[in-house]
Amino acid sequence: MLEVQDLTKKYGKVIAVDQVSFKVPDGKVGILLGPNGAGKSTIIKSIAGLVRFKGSVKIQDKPSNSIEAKKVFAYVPEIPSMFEALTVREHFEYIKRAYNVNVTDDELNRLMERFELIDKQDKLGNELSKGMMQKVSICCALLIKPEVIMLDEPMVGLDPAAIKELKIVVDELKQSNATILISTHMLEMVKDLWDIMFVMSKGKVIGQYNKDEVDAQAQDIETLFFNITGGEK
Ligand SMILES: Nc1ncnc2c1ncn2[C@@H]1O[C@H](COP(=O)(O)OP(=O)(O)OP(=O)(O)O)[C@@H](O)[C@H]1O
Repeated sequence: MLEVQDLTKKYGKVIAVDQVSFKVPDGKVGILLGPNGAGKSTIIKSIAGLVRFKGSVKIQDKPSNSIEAKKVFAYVPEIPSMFEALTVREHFEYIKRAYNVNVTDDELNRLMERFELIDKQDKLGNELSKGMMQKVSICCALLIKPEVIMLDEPMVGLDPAAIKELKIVVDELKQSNATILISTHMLEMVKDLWDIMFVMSKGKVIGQYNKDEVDAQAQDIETLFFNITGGEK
C-alpha cells in the first residue's frame, strides 16, 4: 500500500502541494492526473524522497525514507538517467547487487526480450536513445520485484510495442498484489489499467474516483477529467 498523508510542499512562497492525502491499496493501480502545474511532479518527487516536504508518505506501512520501504519500492522517473560508463547489462547487475535481489540469468534475459533490449545489452548508457533509456529504467524497476512501484509519464517516448508490453507488465504487477501509482497526461493509454483516479488542480486533490463507479455510470475518464478540471489540460 502507498499512503500519502497531509503532504504539503512549498517552493518559497509558492504552495505546490497543499495538504494532499490519498491511498493506493495493494493490487490496485492509482493514476494521478491534473493540468500542468497542478502539483503532480512535486508529489511524485516527494514520494520518491527527492524533495523535502511536510506530512508523511508510507510504503507498505513504513515511512518512505526507511530502508524497509526503500527495499520494496521502485520508481521510474519521467526523464531516465543512465550511468554513462555502464552497459545496459551492467545497469541490471548493479541494481541486482544494490538491492540484493535473486534474479536468474534466464529471468533477466526474458525481461530484456520483452522490452527488445537483448541486442542493446552491450551498449553504454550514453549510447542509448531516450526510448531505450526509458526501457532500461523500467526493467531496473522491475528487477527488484517491487511491492510498490511509481511511474511518472511512463509511456512518453516508448514505441507502440513497448507501450503494449508495459501495460501487460502493469497488469501482472497488479495480479501479484503490487501497488502501482502512475502519473500521466495520456488518458487514452491508461483507460483500461486504472482502479483509482486522483485528479489534482492547484496543489490539491479535487476529485477521487473508483473505476467501478465510473464504469457503472458509463462515463469515460477523459470526459470526467475535463468536467472536473473545467476543461484545463
Ligand atoms: N523547483 C521549483 N521552484 C519553484 N516552483 C516550483 C518548482 N517546481 C515546481 N514549482 C511550482 O510548483 C507548482 C506545481 O508544479 P509541478 O511541477 O508539481 O506540477 P505538475 O502537475 O507536475 O505539472 P506538469 O504537468 O506541467 O508537469 C507550479 O506552480 C510550479 O511552478
